[in-house]
Amino acid sequence: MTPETTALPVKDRFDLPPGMVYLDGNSLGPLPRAVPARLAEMVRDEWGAHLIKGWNVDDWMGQPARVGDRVGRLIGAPAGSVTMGDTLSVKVYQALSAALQMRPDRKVILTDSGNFPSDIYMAEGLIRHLGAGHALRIVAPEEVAQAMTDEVAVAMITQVDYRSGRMHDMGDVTAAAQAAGVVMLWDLAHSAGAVPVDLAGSGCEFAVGCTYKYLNGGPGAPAFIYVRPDLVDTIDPVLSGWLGHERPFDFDLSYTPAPGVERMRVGTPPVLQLTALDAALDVWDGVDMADLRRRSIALSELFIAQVEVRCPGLRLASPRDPAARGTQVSFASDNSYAMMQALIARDVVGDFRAPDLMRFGFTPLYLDEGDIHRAVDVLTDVIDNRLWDDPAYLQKSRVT
Ligand SMILES: Cc1ncc(COP(=O)(O)O)c(C=O)c1O
Ligand SMILES: Nc1c(O)cccc1C(=O)CC(N)C(=O)O
Repeated sequence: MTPETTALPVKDRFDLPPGMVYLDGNSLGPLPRAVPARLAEMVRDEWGAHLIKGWNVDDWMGQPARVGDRVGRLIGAPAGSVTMGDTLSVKVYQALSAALQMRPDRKVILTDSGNFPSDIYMAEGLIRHLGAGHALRIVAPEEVAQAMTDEVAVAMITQVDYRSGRMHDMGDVTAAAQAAGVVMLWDLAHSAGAVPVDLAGSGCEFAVGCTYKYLNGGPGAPAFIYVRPDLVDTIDPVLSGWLGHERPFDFDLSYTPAPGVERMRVGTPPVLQLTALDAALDVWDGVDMADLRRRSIALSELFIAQVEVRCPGLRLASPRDPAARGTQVSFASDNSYAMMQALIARDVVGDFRAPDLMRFGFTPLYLDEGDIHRAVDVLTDVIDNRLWDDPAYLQKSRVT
């Protein structure tokens, strides 16, 4: 691929601050240009004008399914198998509890040490709550496939490691789970919209993910959950909220789950956030995921090559083989936190993850080769001129 072809022709679908190189779409995606007008219109013409009637005339109740289908197309899920709502941590809890119900004789939840802490905390909380002798087993990422034994009820694996970008092979790991009778739950927080995903092809039982990163739904955007269609009607949801009921407006005094993935809904949908996400998903029109992947590899390879030549004190903390990582790259150093603050102050925005990582996300929806050169120029300046040592750049916030 020639350098000029690394950018996808959709950069102008985003409203990025002029002069900023945004390498943090792996934490919070930037604002798609269509979102403010669509949100303003919804607030004025739906909420403002229709008030309570909006649930019917604007079909707000149908949003989780409609938007779920749009997300589903980006992760290889068939129509009707994905619904939206709540936070990713809540969706992890729902999927995990459903998976444990499917294997009542097995007591182990398997995960790996690259998982995001919230997934692990949710598993610990569920285990405590069940009080039924379950245990969490945390293995190294390379050991996941061999750890699928007949004690394991469910493997809860985040496909792309939030720190290193290391990526599991979804097909291989799911096949290992299935061979051992283990239920497979994928967390796609760092995969959806970042790399091609084929949920249906993998045969996994569950997948969950968030939409504020690569799907650009905005801060607090709702999570998604996928359940394999052939088993969804056997699930007895633990979070049995009224909007997962078969007939919520009958107001029955006992719960009957809705057919299909609708039963994984809990309460009132976040209509404003779903409206923003729906508009944000328009940026994917005409984008081919295989093309996106080729371009993101070209950008990250260019970044790594340049940083290794110009900033030799930094250590690559991501897999060198692009096929083994998602679309983010991390470099480690003793001064990563201060370096990242100096980079951000110079409008090259990535983030810091403890203990020593600078994390850079590469999404060709709005990044091109020029952005990579600018980011490396600024990083080189920060290091060569010890700008990271300037107290003016240090901020109190630890989010980035
Ligand atoms: C892999 C992974 N799982 C879970 C979460 C938690 O998501 P939420 O804050 O939406 O519950 C995150 C990020 O915040 C994440 O990266
Ligand atoms: N979800 C986040 C939030 O609500 C505030 C700040 C940061 C985040 C994150 O994305 C954390 C995270 N999933 C990570 O990859 O580090």
